[in-house]
Amino acid sequence: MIRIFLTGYMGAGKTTLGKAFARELNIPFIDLDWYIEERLHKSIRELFIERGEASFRELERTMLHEVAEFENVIISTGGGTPCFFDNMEYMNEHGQTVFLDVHPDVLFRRLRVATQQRPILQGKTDEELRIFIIEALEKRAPHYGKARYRFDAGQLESRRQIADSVQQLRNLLSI
Ligand SMILES: Nc1ncnc2c1ncn2[C@@H]1O[C@H](COP(=O)(O)OP(=O)(O)O)[C@@H](O)[C@H]1O
Ligand SMILES: O=C(O)C1=C[C@@H](OP(=O)(O)O)[C@@H](O)[C@H](O)C1
Ligand SMILES: [Mg+2]
Repeated sequence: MIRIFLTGYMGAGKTTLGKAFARELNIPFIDLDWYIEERLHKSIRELFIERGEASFRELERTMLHEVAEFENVIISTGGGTPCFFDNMEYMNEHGQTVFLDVHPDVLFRRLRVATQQRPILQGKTDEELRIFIIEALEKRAPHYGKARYRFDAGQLESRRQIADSVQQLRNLLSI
């Protein structure tokens, strides 16, 4: 039975790689953010604004427990998922966990054009964003470091690179 959790910072490629990986293995793909949006009929952005972050994290944990029951799935988590409650331990108990490790410069390049749908990054100037990413990575590193596998997801900028990364991920996980 395959149950893989992809973790890592915003822009690390959890959604992109997870979707391609699931397609390659011909099994369902679950993106935790999309799952929450469908269940609540609201965007992550709206949920953050309406409930505040603390309440969003409670909801995220509940939904994580739900998707962690599914069998034969690739699950992409949100960037913050491993960093709250015992979520990382929970994922390690329920499946294989992968930390998508990406250099802050690459994350900055990817995220500066994609801050709109990410409430935590909204309204930041380039310089603020660059510093924010570096500081957040330092804070979150101990959580991401608990993942069973580490994968370099620095090359996801073309279809070719995504396909190559999928094969490398297969090799790493021996599936
Ligand atoms: N289809 C694509 N082709 C090329 N690059 C992409 C594609 N999709 C995403 N990317 C790149 O990968 C980055 C990671 O996006 P995403 O998968 O949403 O990360 P995460 O889910 O970890 O936040 C994007 O910001 C973009 O730079
Ligand atoms: O890092 C975070 O705290 C968050 C990451 C987002 O997911 P992505 O990592 O897929 O962007 C989403 O869950 C929410 O905006 C909070
Ligand atoms: Mg995502």
